[in-house]
Amino acid sequence: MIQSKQSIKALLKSWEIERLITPLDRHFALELAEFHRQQLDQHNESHNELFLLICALLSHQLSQQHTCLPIEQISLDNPMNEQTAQCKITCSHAELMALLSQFSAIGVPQDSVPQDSLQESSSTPLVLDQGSLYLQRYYQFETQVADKLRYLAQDEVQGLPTATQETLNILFPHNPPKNAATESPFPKHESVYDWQKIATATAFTKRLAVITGGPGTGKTTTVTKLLFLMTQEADLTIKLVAPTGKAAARLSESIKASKVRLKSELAPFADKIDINSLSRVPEEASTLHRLLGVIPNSPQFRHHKDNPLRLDLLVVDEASMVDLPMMHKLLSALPSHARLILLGDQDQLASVEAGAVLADICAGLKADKSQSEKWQMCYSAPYAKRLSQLTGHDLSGFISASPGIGDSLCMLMHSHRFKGDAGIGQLASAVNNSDKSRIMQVWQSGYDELYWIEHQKTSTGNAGLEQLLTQSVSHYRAYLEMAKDPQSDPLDIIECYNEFRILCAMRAGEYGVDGINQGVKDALKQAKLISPEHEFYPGRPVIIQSNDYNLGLFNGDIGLILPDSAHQQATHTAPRLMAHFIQADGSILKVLPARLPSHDTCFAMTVHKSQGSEFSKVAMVLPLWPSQAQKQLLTKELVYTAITRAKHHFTCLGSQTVFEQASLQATKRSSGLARRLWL
Ligand SMILES: Nc1ncnc2c1ncn2[C@@H]1O[C@H](COP(=O)(O)OP(=O)(O)OP(=O)(O)O)[C@@H](O)[C@H]1O
Repeated sequence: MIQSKQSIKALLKSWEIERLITPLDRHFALELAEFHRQQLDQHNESHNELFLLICALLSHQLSQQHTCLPIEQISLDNPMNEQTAQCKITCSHAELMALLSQFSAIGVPQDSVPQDSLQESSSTPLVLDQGSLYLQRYYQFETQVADKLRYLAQDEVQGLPTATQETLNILFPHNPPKNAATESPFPKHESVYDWQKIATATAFTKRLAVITGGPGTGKTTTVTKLLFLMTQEADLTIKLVAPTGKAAARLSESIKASKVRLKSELAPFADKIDINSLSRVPEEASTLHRLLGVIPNSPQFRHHKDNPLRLDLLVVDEASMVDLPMMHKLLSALPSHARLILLGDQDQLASVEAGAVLADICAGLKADKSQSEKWQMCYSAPYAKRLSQLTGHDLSGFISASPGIGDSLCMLMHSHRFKGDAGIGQLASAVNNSDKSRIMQVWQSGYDELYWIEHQKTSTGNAGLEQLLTQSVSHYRAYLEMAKDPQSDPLDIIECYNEFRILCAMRAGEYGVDGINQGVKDALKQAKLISPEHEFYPGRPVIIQSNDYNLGLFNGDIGLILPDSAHQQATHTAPRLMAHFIQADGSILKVLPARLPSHDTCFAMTVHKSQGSEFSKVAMVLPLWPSQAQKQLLTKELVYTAITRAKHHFTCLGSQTVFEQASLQATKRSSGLARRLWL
């Protein structure tokens, strides 16, 4: 069964020392193996050894943000993929699967068993389902999320007043985007469809609508029009949320701007529709945590299935950042009658924690798995007919024999922000499609918006890095000079600081957040823009690393240390320094620096933490010689996310090889959610 020079227990210890697994992985495996031994001592020692190894592999897999361990993917000759294999599994994958299903600690769900007894029968710590091994908790998350999404997707709002259809036509006058045929990744004939209108009709008629698309494809515009349409029909309690405070603030801003645009667009139709109901479209967004109601020092929320949220419609923006456990909590707390709209970019980095929920939801729209740029809407025949009637677009070409949850999905492909011939949009699209030759072509095309800095490492330093630091000093100069002026408004200073950001692929190391922050700090000090003699100095940007519900600060919130001029004027004393944060409602939250929860300097931040934010100019830093472990983290989703944070200018410090390698590597998250949704 297992060939190993030493016991698996000893092997796990050596893997832990080599950092191939974490102490948690080893302890998890040992505890479960102990449970297994106590529960049913019927297996022989070889089985126990195998069980111990499989548990360690599962825990390791979960720590890599997968939600399960597909047995077929275990490398039998070298299960931990060490440099030299120290153990082997000597049976086939099929034999391994059969053996695991007999272990008392591993439950096997029966398709025909009703839900209640299914839960009872699978109260084992592990579950083997469809060839993948799950931790019971993750199995429950995954199956329940899939069940709830499928249930919501099936539910259709019947009947639609004629007036609604007329309003829909006013909101979306048929006006295909200029150059759509060349800009849209859809085949030419498809680019004449108004997918924003189709998405609105979908969200109006379905309990679940998932509206996905890259930056500037009109997700917020669409949802604003939809909410306007809804508020014409009924008095609904609508809530807007996003996973982070920053993303929530951005959603609020976008909805506000979108309402202003819509108001002027609708002005000529004031005799036909009630434009005033636009004021009933909410603007304030909160974080998911706040919506669900945090209980201090508890992983539970105040709202759950027995105390559901009080709302009729929930809009979740930046849904790609929502991990599987959080999506489970959210869906559990959704009242039975409520509608759910998920907005997000399926191509962005997956959530920091387990799962890739949005990507799994959209997986069925990939027309050809080998060509990632090819997407194809897939509707059931009856729903395609209904949507065609509602929107005036013939959707018969998008009917699928196995539509899964396709009726609830709509993908917006045309970016109104990046013009088709603009560098940032071109680069983002080439990276997203892992198109190696196109990527190089775009970099060599001399776009003003794109700037490449090659690492030039010599014994005396790295000229590339020096160039980046010089660029950073010039970008950060304006806000730091404003920070020195007591008359400056903190809101303006923060806005100016937010014009530019350095995004690093890694946290640690010379080219990670730690090294780059230090480099920028030294360069700014040399330029006499900051005086970092003390821990807190005027102009120091800070990023919060943990949630502090009492202070109202959350992981990822970014603020600036600035003199508190209001306090100075009130007390006529020397100005004291306070950390200033812009809140979701646009107001400033001031916190004494000493009271800040764990935090870091933020001249540079990780690409992961930048999700949900946008900056006028972005500089991405890639490591010079990434280690094997770092290479795994360098994916096209990471590069795409960094590029699409930039509105007007994108710089990259890196080497051509590393940029290419990253752009060709897609994130792989093992999960059964896509299969469950698209059966
Ligand atoms: N159908 C359209 N025609 C013309 N301009 C549009 C259309 N839809 C959206 N826009 C414009 O494109 C810009 C981006 O739209 P919007 O903010 O709705 O996109 P988004 O997908 O929500 O972007 P992000 O993902 O960055 O939040 C806005 O300026 C908006 O006015």
